[in-house]
Amino acid sequence: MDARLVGDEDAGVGSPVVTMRGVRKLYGSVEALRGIDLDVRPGELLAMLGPNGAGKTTAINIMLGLRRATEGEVRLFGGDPRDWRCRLRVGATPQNIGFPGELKVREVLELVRAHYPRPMTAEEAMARFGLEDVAGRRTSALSGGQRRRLAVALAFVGNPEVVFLDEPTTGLDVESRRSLWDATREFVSQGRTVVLTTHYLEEAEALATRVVVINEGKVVAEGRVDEIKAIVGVRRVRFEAPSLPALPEVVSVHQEGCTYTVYTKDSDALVRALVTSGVSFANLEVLAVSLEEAFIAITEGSR
Ligand SMILES: Nc1ncnc2c1ncn2[C@@H]1O[C@H](COP(=O)(O)OP(=O)(O)OP(=O)(O)O)[C@@H](O)[C@H]1O
Repeated sequence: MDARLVGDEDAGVGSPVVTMRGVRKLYGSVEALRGIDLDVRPGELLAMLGPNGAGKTTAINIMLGLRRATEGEVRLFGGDPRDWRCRLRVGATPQNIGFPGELKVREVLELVRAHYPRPMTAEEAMARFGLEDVAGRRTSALSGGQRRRLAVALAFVGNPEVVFLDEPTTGLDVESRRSLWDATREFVSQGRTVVLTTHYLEEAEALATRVVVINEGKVVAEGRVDEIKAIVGVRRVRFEAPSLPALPEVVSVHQEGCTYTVYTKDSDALVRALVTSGVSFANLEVLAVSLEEAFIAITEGSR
């Protein structure tokens, strides 16, 4: 099945956690969101995938009531996202991770958990996110990775119904990323909901039950991860050759002298065809590409 272009016809079982209809956001003359229609359904792990500047953070901030839409309708649990009763059902990573520097890690967690009706203990949050060793450390003395882990722990410590994570694993080492993924999966396995933004298809693949792809302020595709991979899962194949033979699954091609760079959605098929073409090629390289590079290749290819 192909990923659908989004109209979001089936809202799934239960009332949506978030509903966005025709949401536009202007920052002065910059149109960050150009008419977003989106439902977040209860119990799903929705990944918002998109390149730099696509509008992911803006969309999340509007869902959270931290920013106002210029136009359109936004509902969180059927109400106004700025209503404090909605906010008590939500956890989120703080935006710019500016913690009060004089407070210790445990104190920040205690402060945030105190707002929620059924929070986890600060100890439990620290154990889950690998913060026990720095429990008594002032936040101003944390490393970048520790600050990010604290930010994510703060999203979960209130034991809310839905958690919003804005690029939660950027800058984390492999082990921290894994433990964050585990905690997120466990949370969703209890029937709760997560919305996360990411640049990494790999992260969406590890976690998401559904993906929406945002580009230039619009939802350009939505579906399961395998469906989305078929759209944006591009690889780069580079080689030197006297000429370019006919190759399958080509998204776009660049030539510099006798070096060809070919973007493809199926590098295995492409390399097999290259080998059997009889063209004498050299210095073959196959590389995964960033989402940004994939979007550029796809956009060029469609021209
Ligand atoms: N406060 C602001 N004032 C002016 N323009 C802004 C502001 N915040 C975001 N923008 C612009 O709005 C667009 C969308 O930005 P946004 O941060 O939502 O994208 P993003 O998908 O989260 O990007 P990234 O992955 O790089 O974080 C970008 O062009 C950005 O420069």
